[in-house]
Amino acid sequence: MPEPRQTGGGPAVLWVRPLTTAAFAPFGSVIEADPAAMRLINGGNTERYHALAEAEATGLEARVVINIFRGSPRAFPYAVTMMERHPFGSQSFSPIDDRPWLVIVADDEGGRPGLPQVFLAGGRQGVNYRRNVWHHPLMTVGATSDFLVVDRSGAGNNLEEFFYDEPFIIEQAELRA
Ligand SMILES: NC(=O)N[C@@H](O)C(=O)O
Ligand code: NI
Repeated sequence: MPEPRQTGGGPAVLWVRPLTTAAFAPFGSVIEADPAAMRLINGGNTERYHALAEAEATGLEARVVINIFRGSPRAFPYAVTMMERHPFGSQSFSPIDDRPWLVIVADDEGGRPGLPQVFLAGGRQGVNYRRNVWHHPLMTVGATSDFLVVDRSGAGNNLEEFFYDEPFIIEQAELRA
Protein backbone atom coordinates (compact mmCIF):
# COMPACT_ATOMS: atom_id res chain seq x y z
CA MET A 1 0.00 0.00 0.00
CA PRO A 2 1.50 3.32 -1.12
CA GLU A 3 2.61 5.75 1.60
CA PRO A 4 1.02 9.21 1.34
CA ARG A 5 2.91 12.04 -0.31
CA GLN A 6 4.23 14.62 2.13
CA THR A 7 3.80 18.20 0.84
CA GLY A 8 6.34 20.57 2.39
CA GLY A 9 5.11 20.47 5.97
CA GLY A 10 1.43 20.38 4.98
CA PRO A 11 -0.99 17.50 5.49
CA ALA A 12 -0.24 14.17 3.83
CA VAL A 13 -1.80 13.65 0.39
CA LEU A 14 -3.31 10.22 -0.20
CA TRP A 15 -2.85 8.18 -3.37
CA VAL A 16 -5.97 6.85 -5.11
CA ARG A 17 -5.91 3.31 -6.50
CA PRO A 18 -8.39 1.53 -8.79
CA LEU A 19 -10.82 -0.69 -6.86
CA THR A 20 -10.02 -4.36 -7.40
CA THR A 21 -11.22 -7.50 -5.64
CA ALA A 22 -7.70 -8.40 -4.59
CA ALA A 23 -6.75 -5.00 -3.21
CA PHE A 24 -10.05 -4.69 -1.31
CA ALA A 25 -10.05 -8.27 0.03
CA PRO A 26 -8.76 -7.36 3.54
CA PHE A 27 -11.79 -5.09 3.98
CA GLY A 28 -14.62 -6.95 2.29
CA SER A 29 -15.99 -7.75 -1.15
CA VAL A 30 -16.35 -5.88 -4.40
CA ILE A 31 -19.90 -6.16 -5.77
CA GLU A 32 -19.72 -6.27 -9.57
CA ALA A 33 -20.75 -8.55 -12.44
CA ASP A 34 -17.81 -10.95 -12.08
CA PRO A 35 -18.00 -13.61 -14.83
CA ALA A 36 -16.61 -16.16 -12.38
CA ALA A 37 -19.73 -15.73 -10.23
CA MET A 38 -22.24 -15.87 -13.09
CA ARG A 39 -24.80 -18.61 -13.57
CA LEU A 40 -27.64 -18.57 -16.10
CA ILE A 41 -31.16 -18.73 -14.64
CA ASN A 42 -34.74 -18.20 -15.84
CA GLY A 43 -34.24 -20.51 -18.78
CA GLY A 44 -31.18 -18.62 -19.93
CA ASN A 45 -32.89 -15.25 -19.92
CA THR A 46 -31.03 -13.94 -16.88
CA GLU A 47 -27.42 -13.90 -15.69
CA ARG A 48 -27.24 -14.35 -11.91
CA TYR A 49 -23.99 -13.12 -10.36
CA HIS A 50 -24.27 -15.26 -7.29
CA ALA A 51 -23.28 -14.49 -3.69
CA LEU A 52 -20.93 -11.62 -4.43
CA ALA A 53 -20.97 -10.70 -0.75
CA GLU A 54 -22.65 -11.75 2.48
CA ALA A 55 -24.63 -9.40 4.69
CA GLU A 56 -23.98 -9.83 8.40
CA ALA A 57 -26.20 -8.63 11.23
CA THR A 58 -25.47 -9.51 14.87
CA GLY A 59 -26.63 -8.40 18.31
CA LEU A 60 -30.05 -7.77 19.83
CA GLU A 61 -33.00 -7.42 17.45
CA ALA A 62 -30.57 -7.53 14.54
CA ARG A 63 -31.96 -7.63 11.04
CA VAL A 64 -30.62 -6.91 7.58
CA VAL A 65 -32.24 -3.89 5.96
CA ILE A 66 -32.14 -2.48 2.44
CA ASN A 67 -31.83 1.31 2.05
CA ILE A 68 -31.13 4.02 -0.48
CA PHE A 69 -28.49 6.62 0.44
CA ARG A 70 -28.66 9.79 -1.67
CA GLY A 71 -25.17 11.28 -1.36
CA SER A 72 -24.28 14.88 -2.20
CA PRO A 73 -20.98 15.27 -4.10
CA ARG A 74 -17.88 15.85 -1.99
CA ALA A 75 -15.75 18.94 -2.67
CA PHE A 76 -12.05 18.53 -3.49
CA PRO A 77 -9.38 18.76 -2.26
CA TYR A 78 -11.09 16.70 0.42
CA ALA A 79 -9.78 16.33 3.97
CA VAL A 80 -10.21 12.90 5.52
CA THR A 81 -10.49 13.70 9.23
CA MET A 82 -12.34 10.66 10.53
CA MET A 83 -13.26 7.04 9.96
CA GLU A 84 -16.09 4.91 11.30
CA ARG A 85 -17.05 1.27 11.71
CA HIS A 86 -20.12 -0.79 12.52
CA PRO A 87 -19.46 -3.37 15.24
CA PHE A 88 -22.71 -5.27 14.76
CA GLY A 89 -22.96 -5.64 11.02
CA SER A 90 -21.65 -5.36 7.51
CA GLN A 91 -22.57 -2.47 5.20
CA SER A 92 -22.71 -2.55 1.40
CA PHE A 93 -22.95 0.31 -1.09
CA SER A 94 -23.89 -0.21 -4.75
CA PRO A 95 -24.16 2.84 -7.07
CA ILE A 96 -27.50 3.20 -8.85
CA ASP A 97 -26.60 6.13 -11.10
CA ASP A 98 -23.54 4.51 -12.73
CA ARG A 99 -21.12 7.22 -11.62
CA PRO A 100 -17.62 6.65 -10.21
CA TRP A 101 -17.24 7.18 -6.46
CA LEU A 102 -14.60 6.81 -3.76
CA VAL A 103 -14.13 4.07 -1.19
CA ILE A 104 -11.92 4.81 1.80
CA VAL A 105 -10.93 2.09 4.26
CA ALA A 106 -8.22 1.49 6.86
CA ASP A 107 -6.66 -1.39 8.72
CA ASP A 108 -7.40 -1.65 12.43
CA GLU A 109 -4.35 -0.81 14.51
CA GLY A 110 -5.06 -1.60 18.15
CA GLY A 111 -8.62 -0.33 18.04
CA ARG A 112 -7.99 2.71 15.85
CA PRO A 113 -7.81 3.09 12.06
CA GLY A 114 -4.41 3.15 10.40
CA LEU A 115 -3.60 5.12 7.24
CA PRO A 116 -6.68 5.71 5.06
CA GLN A 117 -6.55 3.74 1.81
CA VAL A 118 -8.48 5.30 -1.07
CA PHE A 119 -9.97 3.41 -4.01
CA LEU A 120 -11.66 4.84 -7.10
CA ALA A 121 -14.74 2.69 -7.78
CA GLY A 122 -16.43 2.53 -11.17
CA GLY A 123 -20.11 3.29 -11.63
CA ARG A 124 -20.92 -0.41 -11.65
CA GLN A 125 -18.75 -1.37 -8.73
CA GLY A 126 -20.14 -1.66 -5.23
CA VAL A 127 -18.48 -2.77 -2.03
CA ASN A 128 -19.49 -4.66 1.08
CA TYR A 129 -17.59 -3.57 4.20
CA ARG A 130 -17.30 -6.57 6.49
CA ARG A 131 -18.50 -6.07 10.05
CA ASN A 132 -16.22 -3.78 12.08
CA VAL A 133 -14.11 -2.63 9.12
CA TRP A 134 -12.95 1.00 9.32
CA HIS A 135 -14.34 3.06 6.46
CA HIS A 136 -15.21 6.65 5.63
CA PRO A 137 -18.86 7.68 5.22
CA LEU A 138 -20.21 7.67 1.68
CA MET A 139 -17.94 9.54 -0.73
CA THR A 140 -20.07 10.64 -3.69
CA VAL A 141 -18.20 12.27 -6.58
CA GLY A 142 -19.39 14.76 -9.22
CA ALA A 143 -23.18 14.82 -8.71
CA THR A 144 -25.81 13.82 -6.18
CA SER A 145 -26.03 10.04 -6.52
CA ASP A 146 -28.14 7.24 -5.14
CA PHE A 147 -26.67 4.07 -3.67
CA LEU A 148 -28.42 0.86 -2.68
CA VAL A 149 -27.22 0.13 0.85
CA VAL A 150 -27.64 -3.17 2.67
CA ASP A 151 -26.72 -3.03 6.33
CA ARG A 152 -27.79 -3.90 9.87
CA SER A 153 -30.58 -2.41 11.93
CA GLY A 154 -31.34 -3.35 15.52
CA ALA A 155 -30.68 -2.50 19.14
CA GLY A 156 -27.46 -1.00 20.40
CA ASN A 157 -25.02 1.51 18.99
CA ASN A 158 -23.79 0.27 15.64
CA LEU A 159 -21.59 3.27 14.87
CA GLU A 160 -18.09 3.79 16.22
CA GLU A 161 -16.22 6.90 15.00
CA PHE A 162 -12.54 7.84 15.20
CA PHE A 163 -11.08 11.29 14.53
CA TYR A 164 -7.48 11.59 13.35
CA ASP A 165 -5.09 14.10 14.94
CA GLU A 166 -4.14 15.39 11.47
CA PRO A 167 -6.18 15.34 8.22
CA PHE A 168 -5.24 13.38 5.09
CA ILE A 169 -5.92 15.10 1.75
CA ILE A 170 -7.47 13.66 -1.41
CA GLU A 171 -6.76 15.83 -4.45
CA GLN A 172 -9.13 16.12 -7.42
CA ALA A 173 -6.31 15.31 -9.84
CA GLU A 174 -6.02 11.86 -8.29
CA LEU A 175 -9.55 11.02 -9.41
CA ARG A 176 -8.48 10.72 -13.00
CA ALA A 177 -6.43 7.75 -11.83
N1 LIG B 1 -24.20 6.40 9.31
C1 LIG B 1 -24.62 5.86 8.19
O1 LIG B 1 -25.70 5.29 8.09
N2 LIG B 1 -23.78 5.95 7.08
C2 LIG B 1 -22.44 5.53 7.23
O2 LIG B 1 -22.46 4.28 7.92
C3 LIG B 1 -21.73 5.38 5.92
O3 LIG B 1 -20.86 4.48 5.84
O4 LIG B 1 -22.01 6.18 5.00
NI1 NI C 1 -20.83 3.18 7.44
